[in-house]
Amino acid sequence: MRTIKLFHKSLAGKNFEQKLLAWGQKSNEIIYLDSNQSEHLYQNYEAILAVDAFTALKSDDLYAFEKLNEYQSKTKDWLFGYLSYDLKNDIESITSKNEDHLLFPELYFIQPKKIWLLKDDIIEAHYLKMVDDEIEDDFNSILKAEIPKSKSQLLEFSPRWQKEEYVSKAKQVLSHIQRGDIYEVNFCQEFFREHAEIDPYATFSNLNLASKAPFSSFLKLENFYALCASPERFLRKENDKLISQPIKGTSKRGKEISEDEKLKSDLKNDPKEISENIMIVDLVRNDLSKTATKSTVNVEELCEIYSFEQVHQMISTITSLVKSSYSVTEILESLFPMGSMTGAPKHSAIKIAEKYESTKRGLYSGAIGYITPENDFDFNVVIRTLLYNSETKYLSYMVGSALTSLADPEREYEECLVKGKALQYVVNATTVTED
Ligand SMILES: C=C(O[C@@H]1C=C(C(=O)O)C=C[C@H]1O)C(=O)O
Repeated sequence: MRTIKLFHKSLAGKNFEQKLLAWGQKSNEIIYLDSNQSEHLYQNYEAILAVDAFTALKSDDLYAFEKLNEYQSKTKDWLFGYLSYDLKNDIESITSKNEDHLLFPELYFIQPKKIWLLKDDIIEAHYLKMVDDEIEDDFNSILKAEIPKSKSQLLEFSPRWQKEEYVSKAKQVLSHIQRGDIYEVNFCQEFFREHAEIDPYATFSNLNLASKAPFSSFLKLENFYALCASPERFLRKENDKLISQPIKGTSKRGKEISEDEKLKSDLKNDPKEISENIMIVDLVRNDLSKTATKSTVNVEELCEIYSFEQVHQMISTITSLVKSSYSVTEILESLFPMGSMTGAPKHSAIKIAEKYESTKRGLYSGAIGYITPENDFDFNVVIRTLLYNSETKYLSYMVGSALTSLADPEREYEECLVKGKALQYVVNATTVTED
C-alpha cells in the first residue's frame, strides 16, 4: 500500500528536522512529532512528519473509540492525530458544561499521504502509491527548504482566574481530599488571548527551541493548531509491550549550577512530590493490569528526576505485556484519560476537577500521536501546549498541578506559573531564535 524509500541522514546535511517541518508548512494537514534527540527511556523515532490527509476521521459524538477502531480496521494504515480529554465523557459517562472557546473536535485522525520517519542515521519516506513518484522531488525540496527566522510577537495572556480565585477554588477542592472523596486531583486553570494574530509555525519553532521537550509536536488540522512542548509520554505499544511514563513532581531550574543541583535534589527528596508520583504509579499499574498478561506489570523506574530546559520533572516508567486479544482502541480506552492528568480515584477526581475548573480541557490533557499498521502506537500527554483556532483567533493554554492533602494552594499556583513560563515567553519572544 505504501512505497518505502530510505535515505542516509548523514548525507542530508544539518537541521534536517527543521527543514522537514518548514517544507511541510505548505500542506493542509500537518502532524510533526519531535523528540529533540532526548535520551528519554524508550525513545523511538527522532522525529516524524505526516502530511496531507488521504482520509480523515473526526468525531464530536459518543462512541468515538468505536469509530476509531472501525477506521483503523478499514484503513490498516498509519494514522496520526489526537484524543481530546473530553472523550472521558464517553468512557466515564460524565458530561462537561465548562466553557470551550477553542472548539476543537473531540477526536481527529488522518491517514496521511506522505510520512517521513527519522531514526538513527536513516530517513524513511512512506508514501501512498498515488504520490510515490514525488518522493525524490520532495526529498530534494526538503534539502532546499528555507528555515524562516522566527518573528517576534508581543502578546499578553489574560488569566481566566485571578490568583485569589484560584486559591479559593483550590481550597474547596482540598476539602474533598480532607473528606476522603479523593486523595489526589490534577487541578487546572486557563490563560488565554482573544483576537490573537500569531504565526503558528514561528511560535512553535520558538517554543521547541526554548523547551527541547521529548514529546513535542506541531499539529495543524483545518483551523485547529496545537503547538506542543510536552515532556510526558502517555502510552507506547511496541509488539506486546506497553510503556507508560507519568510525571508528578515539578521544580523550576536554577540560574546557577549549585542552585540548580539543590532544586533537583530537593525535588528528589520532597515527600509531597514522591507521594503524588507514587499515587499515580499505583493508578497506572491498576489501569495496565486491565489488559496485561498475568504478573507482567512492572515499575521499571520510580521517581527518577529528568531535567528539561525550564523544569526538573519526576518521572516513573511502568510497563506491562498486553494480551494479544486486545485491540489498539481497547488498550487506549482502558487507560484514558491518563491518571497523571486526572488524579485518584480516577472517576471521582475527574468529576471534582470538572466541577471546580471553568474551562473545558479539550485537547489539553489529551494525547497526540500515531498508530502503525502493525498495531503499535505512541501517544504523548498534551501539556505545555498552546492551542489556537486560526478562524476565531482564540489562543489559549492551560496549566495544572496535583493537589494532595499536603498541598499549599499558594505554592501550587506558583508551580502552575512555572509550567506556563515557556509558553508565555515564546509568544512574547524577541530573542529565542538560533542561527
Ligand atoms: C498539569 C500539568 O502537568 C501535570 C502535572 C505535573 C505535576 O503535578 O508535577 C507534572 C506533569 C503533568 O502530569 C501541566 O503541565 O499543565
